[in-house]
Amino acid sequence: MEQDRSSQSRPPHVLVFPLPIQGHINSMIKLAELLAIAGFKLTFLNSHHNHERLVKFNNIAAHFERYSGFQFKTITDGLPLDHPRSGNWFLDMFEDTMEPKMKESLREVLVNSSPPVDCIIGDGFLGFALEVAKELGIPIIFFRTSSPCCFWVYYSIPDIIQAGELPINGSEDMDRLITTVPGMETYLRCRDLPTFCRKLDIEDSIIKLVVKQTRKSLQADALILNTAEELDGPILSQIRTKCPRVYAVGPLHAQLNTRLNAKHGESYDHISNTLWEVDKSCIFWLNKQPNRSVIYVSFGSITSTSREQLLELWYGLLNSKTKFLLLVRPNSVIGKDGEGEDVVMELMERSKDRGYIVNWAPQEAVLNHPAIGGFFTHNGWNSTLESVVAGVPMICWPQFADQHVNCRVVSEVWKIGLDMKDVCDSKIVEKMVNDVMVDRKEFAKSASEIAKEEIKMVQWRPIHLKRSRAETRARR
Ligand SMILES: O=c1ccn([C@@H]2O[C@H](COP(=O)(O)OP(=O)(O)O[C@H]3O[C@H](CO)[C@@H](O)[C@H](O)[C@H]3O)[C@@H](O)[C@H]2O)c(=O)[nH]1
Ligand SMILES: C[C@H]1CC[C@@H]2C(C(=O)O)=CO[C@@H](O)[C@@H]21
Repeated sequence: MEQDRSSQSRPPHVLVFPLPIQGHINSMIKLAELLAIAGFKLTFLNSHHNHERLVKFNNIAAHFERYSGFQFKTITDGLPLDHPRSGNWFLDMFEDTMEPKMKESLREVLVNSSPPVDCIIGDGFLGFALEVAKELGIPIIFFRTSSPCCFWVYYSIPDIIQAGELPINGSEDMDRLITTVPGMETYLRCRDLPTFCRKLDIEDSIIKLVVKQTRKSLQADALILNTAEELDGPILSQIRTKCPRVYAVGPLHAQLNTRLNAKHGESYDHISNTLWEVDKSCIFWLNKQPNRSVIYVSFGSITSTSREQLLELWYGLLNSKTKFLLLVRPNSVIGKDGEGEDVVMELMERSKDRGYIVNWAPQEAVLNHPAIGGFFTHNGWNSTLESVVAGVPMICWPQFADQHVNCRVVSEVWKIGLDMKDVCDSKIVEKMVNDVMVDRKEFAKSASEIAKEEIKMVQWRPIHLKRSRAETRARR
């Protein structure tokens, strides 16, 4: 049932549809804004739950009013409204509960769309969008928001299994090299594979799901990835051996900042597209700190820590010679009967002289603040790119999905960070923080070199939270 899609007299209508998770919404909404600036008509299809939060905490709808052809539409994510959507909820709920309802709702939106949708840009993890697009005769581009290196590892999992390189045989086996992922033969170890590959059961449903979605991504009319040729060229070439229509369109946050700064200059009030209320007070705290004296510690929008892990991290930070800005999301510390929240209150009180703790930070502005000298990160792909573009060296503490592979690339290929995977010990935290912040290990130079040289095609300028002109001049 094809609709009349003749778009001679109107701008093409693109529907952008992210997975209902912060890290995916982030880059997809940036892509949508870039397309709106380029004159496309845009529908951004979000879950009811996430759209409500974007509006409540960041007034997102008001920001997009400036683009006459931009509209938000919302559908269910398939979960009951009162579902907490925190912890490890996503992969367990996806196939049986979320996918069927989202698929039906997507179909309904497309059938009733006026003007008709000319092209779908779907999240590469939402493989069902391909079937809906085919049924309705609409071209579809998949956008995989995680890293190209991990995409390539996911793609290669059946070959790794076939070659007998999986399963992993216990902890002594973790440093064995995996030789069946083309282009990564010299540096990818068992330890660097996504954590679900650590299961002994290679028939595991999560492994199957991730491989299925990845292979499906290559059946779309094109695949786009949030990276630059200069950054990920060798891996992109490998992916193109399976599908030639693979495009590097990023780093999207840098592309968008370039265009917005060119248009609005420093008077531009940078929009936050996050699901939590941003605490800008940390910028005022950073303004009082010397250049490159603070380490920023944040593990993204999904990762939780146990009370014990948080304490190890905190003691390590406290014993290092460095000040810290620590992000602890609400309800992200796992502990019995409110123990998690109690420990955060206690740490806030005890950190006063050495650090600052917030629930949610304006991360891009933080990473570009002159007081920041390092980023202690979980290596979510957005955070990794934001750190690279800002020229900030990393301490990598990956938790799941693409983060382990990203950590390996950051530390071993780009050499702009230290790898702390599988460890959470205050002494090691202390040493790594001192290495990066006090002794300024050699790679700190590489981080800014990569930012300036490797991705030089991005005419990127740092974003600022609104400051008075005099204040901005004084800081130069
Ligand atoms: O206080 C904060 C903390 C984070 N962010 C932003 O939130 C995003 C977080 O994204 P990311 O670093 O990619 O981490 P996750 O939220 O964990 O993202 C999920 O989605 C990513 C993209 O697919 C994957 O790479 C990750 O592994 C996966 O966990 C970034 O843009 C940050 O700038 C803020 O604005 N303020
Ligand atoms: C919940 C995670 C499963 C895979 C998705 C992903 C990806 O590689 O596409 C990365 O991180 C996540 O948010 C998703």
